[in-house]
Amino acid sequence: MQFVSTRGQAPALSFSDAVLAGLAADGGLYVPKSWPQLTPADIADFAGKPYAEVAYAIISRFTGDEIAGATLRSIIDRAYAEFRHPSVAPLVELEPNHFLLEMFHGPTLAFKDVAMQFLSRIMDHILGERGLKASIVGATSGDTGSAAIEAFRGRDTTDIFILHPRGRTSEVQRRQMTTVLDSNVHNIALEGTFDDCQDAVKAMFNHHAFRDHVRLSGVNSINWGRIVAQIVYYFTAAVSLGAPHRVINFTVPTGNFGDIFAGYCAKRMGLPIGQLVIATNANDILRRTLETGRYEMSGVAPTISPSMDIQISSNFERLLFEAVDRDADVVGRLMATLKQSRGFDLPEQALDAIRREFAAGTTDEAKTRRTIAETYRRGGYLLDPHTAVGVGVAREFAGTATPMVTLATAHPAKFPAAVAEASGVEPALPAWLGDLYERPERVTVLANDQQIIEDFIGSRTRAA
Ligand SMILES: Cc1ncc(COP(=O)(O)O)c(C=O)c1O
Ligand SMILES: N[C@@H](CCOP(=O)(O)O)C(=O)O
Repeated sequence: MQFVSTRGQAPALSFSDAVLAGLAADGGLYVPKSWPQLTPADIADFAGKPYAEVAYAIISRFTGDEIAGATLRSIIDRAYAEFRHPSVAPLVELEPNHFLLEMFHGPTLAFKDVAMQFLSRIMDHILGERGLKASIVGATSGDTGSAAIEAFRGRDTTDIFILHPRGRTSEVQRRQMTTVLDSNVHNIALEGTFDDCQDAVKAMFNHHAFRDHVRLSGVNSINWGRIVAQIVYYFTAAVSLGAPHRVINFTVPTGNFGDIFAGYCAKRMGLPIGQLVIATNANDILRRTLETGRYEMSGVAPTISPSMDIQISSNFERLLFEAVDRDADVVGRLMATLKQSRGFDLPEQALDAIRREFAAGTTDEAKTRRTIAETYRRGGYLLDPHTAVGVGVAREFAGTATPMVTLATAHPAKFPAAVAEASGVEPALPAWLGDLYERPERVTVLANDQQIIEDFIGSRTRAA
């Protein structure tokens, strides 16, 4: 299987090379050259199978014979053995025909663990085979960073550099990152927003001399290795609700568009998904885009769902590529316009194509708090604020004969202050994180200056 860049100017790569590259050399994102197809019989066969077995069946369609079957299976088995729930991502019925897909049973209590536990092991394997070391970079609004640090800590093949926006994560998220003291882990608190962190990471990838010198690789969902692992839970969830014999809808709390794009991939591979509903918080650029046809940046407001305080939704570029029938020149032009004028108009046919697959809604701050409070009052279920954004939107779309699954992307204990204020209940951290507030922290504060950031990474990496 080959992977092509959404901007068409970078060479097509194998799975392993695309995973190590992260971002394509032309600034685009890698997507598979064609979508592997599963028949209804293939999908039906997943019923009752362990998560790791389904993961192997899906992921191996992208790795082909590049990674030996037994090696891939062992990587996947080890990745999902880290989860505290035997189903990895269990379904819970919240109200009639509306289900939560709990994705927070991994080591750092957010859905990022599902992909990151796989990505760290597959990267370690690829680098080990080639006798290489790499510098891993990532931008985080809190969850990607903690999951990546936990997954890559102590690995000999990689040094990991995570940029978070100073003061804009929850305290639990920050401590989950800064209290990991392994020597290959480097936390950078950037004076800026998440978008500034993400811009800095993309600029490093586009600075080719630096990229090659430190052998840069990425762990954000720009990396295809993240998306491929996120496709799996759409299959497991849909199958346990009756797919392929039944259509299922999904609502996804959305920021960088990676999670919901994985749902789109599952649909392209043959899973009968009806609606894919984008749920945004007050930073609602994606809902506005679907409504107006114009992708327009307007500044980021801090919210109680900080991991979604984003306006440059990286993976929207992958969807755009599909929506313009894979015309990389059009994507390149639209992305250049975005950079120059902080917005672009979607071609009409692309907007129509997107509207056929996606719907969108927003849960603002007041409604997020109300959703947490009411859901707890009604049935005793404590939602984290990101999941509450999803549930708030899903309730506008649920209530048909088609089951609705809302992705529960984080555990409420990652956001105790916001959850306690809304519900009156302080969610407790699990035992293994019980002493998080007593652990010493290590973090470097850096100005939002590309040279300073690259100097810091260049001076600490073992890959140069
Ligand atoms: C808890 C949580 N929910 C939702 C999201 C949004 O997911 P995505 O960026 O894949 O759209 C994030 C961040 O990515 C998150 O950390
Ligand atoms: N919400 C994310 C932002 C980065 O998203 P990613 O999925 O592209 O890594 C976070 O928690 O850091």
